[in-house]
Amino acid sequence: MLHQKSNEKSEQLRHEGNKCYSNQNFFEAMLKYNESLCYADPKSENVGLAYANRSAIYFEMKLYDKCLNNVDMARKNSYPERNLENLVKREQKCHEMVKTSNQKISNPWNFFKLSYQPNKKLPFIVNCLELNCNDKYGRFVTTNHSLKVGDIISIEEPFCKVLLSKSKFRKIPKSNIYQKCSNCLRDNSLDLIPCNSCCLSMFCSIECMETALKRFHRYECSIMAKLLESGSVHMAMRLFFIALSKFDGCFEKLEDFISNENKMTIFDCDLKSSEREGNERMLRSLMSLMKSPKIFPVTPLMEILKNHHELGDSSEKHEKFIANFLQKLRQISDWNFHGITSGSSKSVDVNETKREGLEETIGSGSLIFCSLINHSCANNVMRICVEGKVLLVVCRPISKGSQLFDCYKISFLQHQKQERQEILLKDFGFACDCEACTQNFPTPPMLKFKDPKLLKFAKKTDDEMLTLQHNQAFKKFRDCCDILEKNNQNFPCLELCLLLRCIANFLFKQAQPSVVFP
Ligand SMILES: C[S@@+](CC[C@H](N)C(=O)[O-])C[C@H]1O[C@@H](n2cnc3c(N)ncnc32)[C@H](O)[C@@H]1O
Repeated sequence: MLHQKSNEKSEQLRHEGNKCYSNQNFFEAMLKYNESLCYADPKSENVGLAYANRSAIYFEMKLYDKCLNNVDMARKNSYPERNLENLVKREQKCHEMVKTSNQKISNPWNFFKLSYQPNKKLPFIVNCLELNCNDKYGRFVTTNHSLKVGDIISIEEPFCKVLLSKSKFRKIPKSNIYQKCSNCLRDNSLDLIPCNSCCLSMFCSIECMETALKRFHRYECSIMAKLLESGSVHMAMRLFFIALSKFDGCFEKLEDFISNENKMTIFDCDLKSSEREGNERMLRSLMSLMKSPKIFPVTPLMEILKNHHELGDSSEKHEKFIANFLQKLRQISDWNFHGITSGSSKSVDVNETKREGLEETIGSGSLIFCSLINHSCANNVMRICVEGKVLLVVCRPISKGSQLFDCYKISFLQHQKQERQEILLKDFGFACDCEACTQNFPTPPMLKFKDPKLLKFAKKTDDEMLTLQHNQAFKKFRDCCDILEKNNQNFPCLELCLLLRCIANFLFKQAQPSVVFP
């Protein structure tokens, strides 16, 4: 079988890794060792050997804590006595180096924090945000005090995240499986542990592995290859498995729960209440998100379930309910899943200073809070991803009582009005009448500047933002935020739109993986 544990394949991958290591190509070597770990029989010496080889890379990169951790993992996982001498030497050298080295992996959460007091029940959003509803927008989110450019107003952990198996990074056409945690999507400097049963999932910690097993991996493990091939279908299947595991695999209980149409939103949840109750309310809030009217074929999903070794029989018995439920989940995914992006853990061309070349979509996630925010082609909040979480940052001043507007990827900065209107109507079912559409904002080639001095500053900052040292970049970021705040009456003009890009680039840079491999 193609994706089964195989010591032969594990050895072959380790040898390939060794070749990359000799060429100092540490990134490729790490991926090969990780893949080798995934294919190794969990009790074999191949596991210990792969950890030991990873420790050599961390040693070269002066990441001594990680090196020691991998030496320890090698020892605990059948590392052969015959090679122990080398490992012990490395361990000793490492202990000596730790004393003198002050290399620390930087923590992005030192920078990314909520700008105001958190909501008592939903500690991941600030307490000034409120939910409202009207005929035109359906539900929408407003603020009860004014918000400034640069404010961080939510740090949302998606209810469910799915890793895209193929990396779409144009420079590194590699699988994501061996470089990201299948549960939280962090890269953890490639220090990942393999699933004990399948060869297609790795985790950044025992906790993530246990969470994944409890929530979805117990059902996904044996069908991982099919799920990874299935693309967007995987998102609906993941939600299905999460829902089923909440009822310990009991289809009758899940059916009962779903048939009770009790609509609620994330604002009805208390994330500090008991875990079970919180989870069920979260699931209800997810089920109450708007659904796209599209009808999706669910036969391929049903086929996957019918052939499932544990769920096959029950799936046939509950066929009608499951087909309806999966249809609903696909419709919810269609409108409410958001892309999760990341910078690369491999160093890229030093001449690459444009963000488009540095960022990729690594997965998608369901955001129960962000999904309540409506669209504007001239949005006042922007989404950025930090280690698999999604943050909302204010990018234009928002006055007390006003609505938050996200951009569903169709901004006046990239698309002409007619094109935006067509896409929004087709994909999201509404005729957009945002300020950019009603006032016919010009798109960039037609954008004029208002203040030549500010334009000069904006152009210079735009050129250098991705390459500046942190302190200088942070100062420029604050300047950009202040200028956007004070000159909003001139929006849109060329200099302010350039400054918007500068703040997005600064935030993106702060969210980059802290360790990059050569
Ligand atoms: C992700 S949901 C946003 C929250 C939604 N209003 C709700 O009640 O759940 C997307 C849907 O909201 C509505 N929507 C979003 N932006 C809108 C806008 N600018 N004008 C009118 N409706 C909008 C559309 O029905 C769209 O399909």
